[in-house]
Amino acid sequence: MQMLADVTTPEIEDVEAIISAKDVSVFYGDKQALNNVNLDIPANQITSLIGPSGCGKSTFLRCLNRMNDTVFGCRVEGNITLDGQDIYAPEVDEVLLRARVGMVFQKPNPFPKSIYDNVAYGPRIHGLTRDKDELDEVVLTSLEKAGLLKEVKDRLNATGTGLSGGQQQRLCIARALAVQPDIILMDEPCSALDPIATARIEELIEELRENYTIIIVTHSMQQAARISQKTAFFHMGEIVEVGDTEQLFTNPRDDRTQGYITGRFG
Ligand SMILES: Nc1ncnc2c1ncn2[C@@H]1O[C@H](COP(=O)(O)OP(=O)(O)OP(=O)(O)O)[C@@H](O)[C@H]1O
Repeated sequence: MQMLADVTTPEIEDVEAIISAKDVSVFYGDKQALNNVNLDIPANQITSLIGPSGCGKSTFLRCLNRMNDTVFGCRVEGNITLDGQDIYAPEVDEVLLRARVGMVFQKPNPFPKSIYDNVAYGPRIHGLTRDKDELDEVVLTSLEKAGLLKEVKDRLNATGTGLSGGQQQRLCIARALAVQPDIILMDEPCSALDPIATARIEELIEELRENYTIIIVTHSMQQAARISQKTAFFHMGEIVEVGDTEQLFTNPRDDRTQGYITGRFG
């Protein structure tokens, strides 16, 4: 009977996992940052990763597109599959993996190039388009999907770094979308934005859910509660509790989750 108490809600169970992490441990040199983390990421849902500073949320996120490979001294153990394929298998091309599993960072980081070139960058290096017309189409469609086209269509040659913070973040989302990802990882994408820009990004994330799987690290419990269907609570390198977002926030099973969401620590 104990096992029945631990199963996730039907809404989540019904959805197929696009990413599955099993017994993932991560070390920075001698220091262990994650300890045997298990998590299934449902397709076309928004999954939030929450928890106190330093608990390993970003470390886990970076495992999902092998960004930790670029961190000196970082070692990842365990197994992570994307559509059943081991993403750490030797034959996997990390550049292609990172196109399929795109990433948006805390601080908007457009290239010091034009708005057009920022979005065209990925399709160009991956050779995704045959000619200028096709590239134009991808750039415009990506800007549209990122909710930015209306604001920038008359100044595509202006520099991306000249946009407001919220617009820059939407430009970074357009840049990720341009290489046709299935999954978008977002590491505190609103933490550098004001409340209005934050609300626009949240709306956008909810719209994107229709076509993409989104995993978001956030310090804002309100944000996790507003936009995500599934939430995982990390604490000291482990997942303490994971489940349906509403259940986790209204009726957490673990005292540590309760303590965190009621502001007793963190
Ligand atoms: N490049 C690194 N080298 C060494 N230790 C690191 C590195 N990156 C992270 N760590 C350590 O790993 C642990 C987990 O860090 P991580 O950034 O994943 O946590 P987090 O939950 O995302 O924190 P925050 O919410 O503050 O961003 C922390 O103790 C951190 O100091």
